[in-house]
Amino acid sequence: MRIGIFFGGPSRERDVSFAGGRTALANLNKALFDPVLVFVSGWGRFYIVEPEFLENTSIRAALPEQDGFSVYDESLEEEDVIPGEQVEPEWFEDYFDMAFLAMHGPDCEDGAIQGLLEWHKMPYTGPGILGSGLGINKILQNNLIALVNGQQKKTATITRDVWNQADQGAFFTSLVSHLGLPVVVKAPHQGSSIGVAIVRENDLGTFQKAVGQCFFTTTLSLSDWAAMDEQAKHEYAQRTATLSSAIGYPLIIENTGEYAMHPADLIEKLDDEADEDADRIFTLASVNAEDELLFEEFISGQEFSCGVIQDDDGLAVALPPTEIYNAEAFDYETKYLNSVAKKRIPVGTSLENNRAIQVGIEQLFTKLGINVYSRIDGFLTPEGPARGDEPGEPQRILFHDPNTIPGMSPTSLIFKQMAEIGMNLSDSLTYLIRQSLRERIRTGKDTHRLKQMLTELDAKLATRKATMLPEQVIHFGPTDDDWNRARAEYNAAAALAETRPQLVYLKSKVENHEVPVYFLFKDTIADLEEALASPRHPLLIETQERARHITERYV
Ligand SMILES: Nc1ncnc2c1ncn2[C@@H]1O[C@H](COP(=O)(O)OP(=O)(O)OP(=O)(O)O)[C@@H](O)[C@H]1O
Ligand SMILES: C[C@@H](N)C(=O)O
Repeated sequence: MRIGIFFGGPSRERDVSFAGGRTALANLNKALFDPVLVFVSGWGRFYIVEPEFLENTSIRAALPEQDGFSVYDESLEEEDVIPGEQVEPEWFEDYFDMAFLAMHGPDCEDGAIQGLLEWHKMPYTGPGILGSGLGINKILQNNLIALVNGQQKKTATITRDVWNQADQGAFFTSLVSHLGLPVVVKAPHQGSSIGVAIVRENDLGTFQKAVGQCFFTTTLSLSDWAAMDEQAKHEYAQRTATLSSAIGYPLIIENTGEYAMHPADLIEKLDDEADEDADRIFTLASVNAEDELLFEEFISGQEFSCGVIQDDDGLAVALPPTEIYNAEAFDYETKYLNSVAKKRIPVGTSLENNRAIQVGIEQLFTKLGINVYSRIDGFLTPEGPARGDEPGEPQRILFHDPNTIPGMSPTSLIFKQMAEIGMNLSDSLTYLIRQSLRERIRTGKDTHRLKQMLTELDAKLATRKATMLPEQVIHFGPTDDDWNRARAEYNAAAALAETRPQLVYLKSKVENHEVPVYFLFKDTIADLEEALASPRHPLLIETQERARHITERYV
């Protein structure tokens, strides 16, 4: 089956998606699937590109500069800047049989691309239109989660027009009295912590800045601008291009209604305006500025993230939840650019609490109409202190934010959790493709053809399972480098699907251990050794058992 791997896209999370494209390309089972790379540009155009394109460190690195600025394609004359063949959606079927969506955020994870693909009768991976539409909207999610499980979380919203006309000090005061401090400010349609700000102090200026940032607007005094030297202007205009932390281009200079398409354009326009009258404050806004913000009470507790998959009957099975700890804020930097945050599977709490998290996740996944897979995050609050003879406040599990296309770097939480039920990266991707076909059949569109595709894939999977491939033993010694090399070799062999790779840890001349799939994601040799020497957590054993009827098709 030819699989079009869609990566990039118009959203602010497009660089995260670039990593997902690499994962899919490297790890798709080559005995079952022929990958075709489809880069989706910022304008939403589709290009068939060669694997070399993914060797660039980022999307901007793959594109030419504009007047010495590093920019995305929206800032360039698009013709010929992307090294690939542009294709129209009606031609997709000439290039691939199914779309593997490794894109995140608005347009990519909200039902838009899903709808486009359904219109063109192209099956795709991940949840369908309904679940995607819900998964992108944090305001709606909060309301629907409360309807499903009765969870109580204090929230508020405000539109940009109301904010602009409001007495902002009075609004902040009433918000703090309703939600307490810190206040969590959220752009409702983003992911990867983009457009999330935590206001910890009772300080209006900090709050206003956070609100502006989450609407994807920024203000600039033209006299400050005029006082900058060339280098400072260059840095400002360049910084503005970073989609994960700034508003990006094209942007609107709201005072004049003009667009600035790229950094040099912004500098020129601001210079002209400052020359005319430097005594003005300008507001710059993203062309995709949020129109409404969400405010939430700050939840203190253990943060967790839990994947969920499903079987052929649509029954949800939650994977073992991961706890994220040691991070003051789980922001974009902490998610992708540093390794401050630590993770443990399962959550460092009782077996009962871990099970309750899983039950809650399965309930939400099912009742919210999500399908195929998802990752839902949340918090486990601590027990309150006892007051005299009265017991303290009981622990609460609060869910938020179903992610319908979870991050897909090779070390993403979803793949670690899939490994815990015995599926390596390659098997996990096969699950995703197969289960997506199963779910697309349920839309009642193009049913006969989709069923044929599923039958053919199932036959290949069955043949593969019945064929004993030669074992490929991959040895490694007690260093982190060796462990990483061996894992890369394992993943490559699993994707090639010509052998059955098996990792063997040579701890010493007299001691060696076969490494099961569920230890594949141990970060270091020390972590691996600890895992090998400890009994497996009962939650992991029981989850693996509960998922066996799903995994046995692949493993
Ligand atoms: N109500 C809250 N109380 C405390 N912290 C919060 C709250 N909401 C979000 N956070 C923190 O902010 C982070 C980002 O929030 P959120 O999960 O809503 O963002 P996201 O952009 O949807 O992330 P992703 O797409 O990566 O899942 C969370 O991981 C958590 O650490
Ligand atoms: C990619 C990011 N939105 C995630 O949820 O993992």
